[in-house]
Amino acid sequence: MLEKPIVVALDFDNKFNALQLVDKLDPNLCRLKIGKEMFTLFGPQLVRDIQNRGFDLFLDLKFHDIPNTVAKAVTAAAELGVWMVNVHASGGLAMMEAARKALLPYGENAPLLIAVTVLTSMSSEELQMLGINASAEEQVKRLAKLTYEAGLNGVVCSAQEAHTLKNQFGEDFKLVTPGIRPIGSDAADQKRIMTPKAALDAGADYLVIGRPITQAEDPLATLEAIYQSIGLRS
Ligand SMILES: O=C(O)c1cc(=O)[nH]c(=O)n1[C@@H]1O[C@H](COP(=O)(O)O)[C@@H](O)[C@H]1O
Repeated sequence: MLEKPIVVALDFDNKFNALQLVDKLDPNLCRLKIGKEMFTLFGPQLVRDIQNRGFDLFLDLKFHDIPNTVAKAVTAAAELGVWMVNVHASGGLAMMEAARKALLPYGENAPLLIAVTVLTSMSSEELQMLGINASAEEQVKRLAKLTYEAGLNGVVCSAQEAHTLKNQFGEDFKLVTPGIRPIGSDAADQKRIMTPKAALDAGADYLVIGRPITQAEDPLATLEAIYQSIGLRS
């Protein structure tokens, strides 16, 4: 198990509140993620504000466009010095290869490049409405294989698919799993969920956890309780 597997998802519409929460957390205990809402509102300065506080940042903008545009977008992310960036695997092999190649000049300093498979809010029924007759698990496997062939560092998937993907693609192919819910917390809009311990046991490498931590009365205590539940802190 990685030493610092938890990535806290910051989904706020207010920068002051977000940074107030960040200041309660500890960069030795977790990494942070910002996504479309916060990046659209506050831009690259927020990335710098978070990085200046010592946190590794996952820039979750889920790029999905023609290969040239996505290559330039991941280059911009690398220039910001983020730790992880993602694209949609459904953008296709050529798009993912272009993104990977764009990061080659950054060598060891390149962000981890990850592809989203099937969103954890999607069920098999919802896939059918899109004309995809495979189950969510089958579709995740198909997109993960494409991602592996494109040479990316791993995928975003639900923890329910982690066991199969870890067996198929091995230790180096990182599995980033949102839809994590500690026992007793509200699933909200997530459909394919798992507890932190079950997710890590299934082979997840990074657990993306948002509201169960960010909406908690004491976010640091909640984070510490999660570490206790997974046996990484006493
Ligand atoms: O790429 C992601 O991070 C992501 C992919 C996915 O399939 N499902 C998913 O929930 N996410 C993100 O993970 C976070 C989950 O937040 P909570 O549901 O509050 O724990 C959100 O910021 C989502 O945008």
